[in-house]
Amino acid sequence: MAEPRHTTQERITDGDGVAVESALVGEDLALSYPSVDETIVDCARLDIPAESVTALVGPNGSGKSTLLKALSNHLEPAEGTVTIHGEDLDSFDQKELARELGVLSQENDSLGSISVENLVYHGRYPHRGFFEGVSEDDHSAVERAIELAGIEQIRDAELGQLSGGQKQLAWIAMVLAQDTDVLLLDEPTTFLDVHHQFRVLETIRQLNEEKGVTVAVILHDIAQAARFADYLIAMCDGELYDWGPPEEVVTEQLLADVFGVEATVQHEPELQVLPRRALPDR
Ligand SMILES: Nc1ncnc2c1ncn2[C@@H]1O[C@H](COP(=O)(O)OP(=O)(O)OP(=O)(O)O)[C@@H](O)[C@H]1O
Repeated sequence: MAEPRHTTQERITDGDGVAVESALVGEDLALSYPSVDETIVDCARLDIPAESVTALVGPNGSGKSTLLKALSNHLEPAEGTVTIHGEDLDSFDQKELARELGVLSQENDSLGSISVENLVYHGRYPHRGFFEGVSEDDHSAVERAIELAGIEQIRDAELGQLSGGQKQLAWIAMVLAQDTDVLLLDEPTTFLDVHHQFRVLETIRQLNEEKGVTVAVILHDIAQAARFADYLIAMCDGELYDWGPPEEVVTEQLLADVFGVEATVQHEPELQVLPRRALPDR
């Protein structure tokens, strides 16, 4: 891997070089899976800036999903800690954490035959007591989530009978109904046509601007991520290669070193990445 721009302990700073407040912090993380002997992600310090949209980018297999799983407590770090608003993730029970963190993973649990509307209601479980029925708050959160995801027309459909993109929108609506201050989204635009990609990204931006929701989102399209996010974290070979505002992170060198493409980066009138060709494999 080429030389990163930062030392491993350096914080994310805004365009003026001021360290930003973090909603989630990972420290001294070593991440792996039970079936694997080696460390898959090695990270001395990771910051997800509060009330901002941060995109995790990097090539296939670079460790983005693994990192997101550790941030959402779906993967216990072999070493290190993750805190949310200063509190260790381990200090929350599952329901408490689900009131703080909404997670869209790539491995959505199969819930058998369930209607889209019922799936979205499922997102409300952290807000309900054991014997409580559906409240007015649950009802309005579900209606708003269905509207934001634009899935009114398929709300009565069975999840198993939907296309990949329709299913993705249903899962997104479920996470939105959870109504959390932090969202961790693993490739929310996968399977979506360009209209729905924009719609999902615009919804994320709207939640951030109107309600101050913190978002960490894995996006594959670096050009889209550069235009959309407030901050980028670029991963390569299980390590953080660079982090900061897109104007600082997205360089022709990053595109060559991390993504293996020759590209032009334009800064005026807005940040644009124009990939030209794949470079030979390293
Ligand atoms: N459940 C698992 N068990 C063992 N190894 C895994 C598991 N999940 C991922 N890995 C390995 O961890 C490494 C990082 O995978 P990860 O899914 O985090 O990458 P990624 O950057 O999200 O990739 P992509 O962009 O292709 O989704 C890969 O080498 C992968 O094979």
